[in-house]
Amino acid sequence: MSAITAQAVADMLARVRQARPRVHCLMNSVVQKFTADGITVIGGLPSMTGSLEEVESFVGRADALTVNLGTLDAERREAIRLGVAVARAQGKPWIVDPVHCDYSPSRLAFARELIALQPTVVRGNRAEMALIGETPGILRIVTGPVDLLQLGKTSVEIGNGHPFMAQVTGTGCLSGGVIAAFLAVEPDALAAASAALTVTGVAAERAAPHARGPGTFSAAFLDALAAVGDTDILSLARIRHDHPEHD
Ligand SMILES: Nc1ncnc2c1ncn2[C@@H]1O[C@H](COP(=O)(O)OP(=O)(O)O)[C@@H](O)[C@H]1O
Ligand SMILES: Cc1ncsc1CCOP(=O)(O)O
Ligand SMILES: [Mg+2]
Repeated sequence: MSAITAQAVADMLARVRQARPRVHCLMNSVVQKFTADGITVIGGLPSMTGSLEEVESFVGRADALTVNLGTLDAERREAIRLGVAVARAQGKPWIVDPVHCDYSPSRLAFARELIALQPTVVRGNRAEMALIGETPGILRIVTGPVDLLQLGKTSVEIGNGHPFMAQVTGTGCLSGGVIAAFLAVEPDALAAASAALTVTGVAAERAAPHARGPGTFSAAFLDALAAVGDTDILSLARIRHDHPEHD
């Protein structure tokens, strides 16, 4: 990967807005609306069904798939297996968010079953990713105050974001949907995910001064994701490459 610059992030966002990628989300039941809104305002077209009769068709028509384990039951596991099989057969990018795998051994086992199928990306918070461990050949993302992205020996840190993000349920899940939208237009997964997290972090920084607390931040964040542009990205992006060959 060549260095991911602020200009490259802005250009990639423009490509997302122009291409309007379809992102199918096998999303938990808690943050379906917030995640769909996040994908929409960034320029993508979300779809959310988890119905066993429909998942194969929807993933077949999508440009990328996001798989989120936040609320799991037997039917949802089956829908995820079906959706992942289509994404793999058609070579579509897909991302796994192993939400709360640190709470439940059976969820952790399911996350590991999916990771063995080589998703493009695995993203979680620090507690979740500590249990997931290394993911050889798969882009590994640990979000938090600073987001760490690792693929092989290459790593990138994104310093953008705002503490309000940790006070709104679903910002991590939404970031998975936005990453999927960027994966749909950019085959370099590390560049795509770095750009997606820079855009969400910059939007959060633009939103925070307009918020009175987490509730108004949530709305201001969606407004800012819709409005974020080149000037914001070029002035606020904080992207660090940890390997000299990528500086
Ligand atoms: N203290 C913080 N400061 C800035 N950004 C944060 C902070 N905490 C979380 N974020 C951002 O919020 C989003 C969700 O991250 P995180 O809270 O780690 O995931 P999850 O919601 O899955 O627990 C990421 O985009 C991350 O960069
Ligand atoms: C609270 C909760 N419970 C099941 S899914 C979910 C949402 C998790 O969202 P995020 O990890 O993005 O904050
Ligand atoms: Mg999460």
